[in-house]
Amino acid sequence: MTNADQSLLDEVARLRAELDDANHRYYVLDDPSLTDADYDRRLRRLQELEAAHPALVTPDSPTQRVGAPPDAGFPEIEHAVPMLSLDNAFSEEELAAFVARVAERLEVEGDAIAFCCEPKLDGAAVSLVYEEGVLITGATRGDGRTGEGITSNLRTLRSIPLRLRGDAPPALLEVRGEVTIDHASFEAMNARARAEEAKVFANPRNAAAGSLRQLDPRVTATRPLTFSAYQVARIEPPQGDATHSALMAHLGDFGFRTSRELAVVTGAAGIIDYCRRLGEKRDGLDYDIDGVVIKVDDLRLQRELGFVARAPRWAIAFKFPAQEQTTRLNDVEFQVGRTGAITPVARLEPVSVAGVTVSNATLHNADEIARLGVMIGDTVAIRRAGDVIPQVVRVMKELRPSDAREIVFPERCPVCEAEIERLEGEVVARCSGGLYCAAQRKEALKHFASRRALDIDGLGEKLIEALVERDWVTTPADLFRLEAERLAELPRMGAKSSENLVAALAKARATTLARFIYALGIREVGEATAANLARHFGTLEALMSAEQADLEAVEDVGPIVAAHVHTFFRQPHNRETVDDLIACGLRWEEEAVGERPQPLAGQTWVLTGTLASMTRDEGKARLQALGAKVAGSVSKKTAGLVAGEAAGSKLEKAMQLGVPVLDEAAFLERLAAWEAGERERASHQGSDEEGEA
Ligand SMILES: NC(=O)c1ccc[n+]([C@@H]2O[C@H](COP(=O)([O-])OP(=O)(O)OC[C@H]3O[C@@H](n4cnc5c(N)ncnc54)[C@H](O)[C@@H]3O)[C@@H](O)[C@H]2O)c1
Ligand SMILES: [Zn+2]
Repeated sequence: MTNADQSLLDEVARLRAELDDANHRYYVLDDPSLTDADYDRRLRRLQELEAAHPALVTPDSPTQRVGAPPDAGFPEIEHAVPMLSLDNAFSEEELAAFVARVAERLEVEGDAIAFCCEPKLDGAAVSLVYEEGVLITGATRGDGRTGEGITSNLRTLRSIPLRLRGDAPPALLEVRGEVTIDHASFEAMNARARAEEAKVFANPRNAAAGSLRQLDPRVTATRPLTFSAYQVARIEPPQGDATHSALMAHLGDFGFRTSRELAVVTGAAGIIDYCRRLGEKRDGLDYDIDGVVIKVDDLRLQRELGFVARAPRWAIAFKFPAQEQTTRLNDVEFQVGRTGAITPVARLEPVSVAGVTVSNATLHNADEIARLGVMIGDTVAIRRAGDVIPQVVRVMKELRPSDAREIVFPERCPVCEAEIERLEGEVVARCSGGLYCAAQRKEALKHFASRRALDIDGLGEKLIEALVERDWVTTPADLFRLEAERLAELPRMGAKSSENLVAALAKARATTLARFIYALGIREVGEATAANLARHFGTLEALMSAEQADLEAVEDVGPIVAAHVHTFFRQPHNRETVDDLIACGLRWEEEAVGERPQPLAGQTWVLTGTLASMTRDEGKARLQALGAKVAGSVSKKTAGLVAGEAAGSKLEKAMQLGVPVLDEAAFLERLAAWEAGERERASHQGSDEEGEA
């Protein structure tokens, strides 16, 4: 044997070992070690070597097999019709070659052949068997001949009919399709997993497959999975459908989801046109597709064409550029979001991912950096799908260079230098600069001016943006120094509206301590907490000098909120802003300690159903701020029930007992009136500051 022969044998053996290992990680562990692009490159190389040296082909080569053998944790299910793979085309030339091959076998013109095109959903393939219209078994593909029985897991998917629709179901139906997770659900699922330190999936495909292969169906039931049908493997008695596309429509009648993008085209030109169009749509879809599946539409012609080892001859998968690629992590920078959240951003060696050059990706937070174990200099796999921000999903630790550097989380905000705080139990680190941090300025000012804070009439979002962008306003105190003539220079701000705004600012100077505290935008200090703090401490000085323990003594204030308040007033620039505001004439009557106007004192209220304008907790806090107790169940003593969308038994009970019921609109109206009562009292007390507006 020559050296060349030996190195060929070595390469084939190495590729097979790598592919076998990758298959196990991908199909059994749902935790791939390679990107699909890297996997596909290796498989292609092995196919080329085997094509050039047919004697090297063995029946157990990864080129001859599908998937991986089923996991022992599940019952085995034999597929009556094997679940195969698909041949791939990576270019338009390869698509044209596929049409030519089909045409040659069928001895017809390629342009005369009808093909059904559908998106290639990137999820996990499953097969469902229905007898007399009832779901009997559901299985994964496994190695194509034997799959894993996951019937109870599949029963939890709402898109899988447990019983076929219509009154004449076929005696036997075997349907195949893909189980997927859409982008938003996938992001939400991973965000939760990160917070709970549970398993984070690299991509929606792995998440779908991993969710299906849970030993406890209750876990599967919590996962946002969808089944879309794309094939009929068996139907008895035959229903007379002559084409694949007709069968798909028939599946729709039985109650299955099928692709909305399905289309029948003719010849190579029709296929190429479809692939281009779907490729353009890809980024706008809210689910992952990795290509187009093209099938000869005529079922008789499909039978005539038949199968080769691992794929049908009548179909091909046109592959889009992969959504995951590997590249080098050059550096990490820290960005400050509008609410102060600090996000580590990976600066990458630019790489083309699914047709777009990517040079930045998110690393989410410090926990994620630790979970990935990533260092500067590492080779990383990044993923870009749809309009979701590209993410680092994996680190190739075996490729780590010797000069790789640790990623150090900053202690001070890169924008304003304020301390970065990260509270126990929170994943996100935040700049404590608040009002002072340029990155947070717009949001802080919007909050400051909002109706339930200082209620500055006429100071809307657009105007705040214009003021901040011109650097006329950097802290809230600057608002009170604005002059009407200058404001009139702004676009869409006549003399009249400028004067009105100055008048509104003058009026807003007279406020309440509770509103003032709320307006400062201290983290997690909502209206109700601000009111409690004002009532408890009575003066701003007392609040500002309170220690952590004093703060925890306040009604409804726990250690986390106490820490936020404490840190806030320990920042010199926040103190300066507060002093500056008072110097600008902001004032309030000292709060009578322990008292506040409480129109609902002594009343018990109940909230039920979903409110569109606020969460139930917010509703509760606002009722409590007005003195009400909020209970979980309705009784004769209940003063009122707030019933949102889809209110159920509590609403019934309230009606039986004659308890007054408010729908959301009525509730909002009453809240505004009660809260305005409080506001009115405040303006009377500060009436010397009222403008003439
Ligand atoms: N990253 C890794 O380590 C790794 C390992 C193994 C496999 N893979 C990836 O898996 C793929 C190969 O797997 P494969 O053998 O399942 O082939 P495939 O995914 O290329 O094609 C076959 C599959 O397409 C799916 N499909 C989606 N929409 C369809 C439709 N409308 N009609 C018919 N089928 C449809 C079916 O689930 C079917 O099983 C490659 O993309 C490869 O990169 C990756
Ligand atoms: Zn900052």
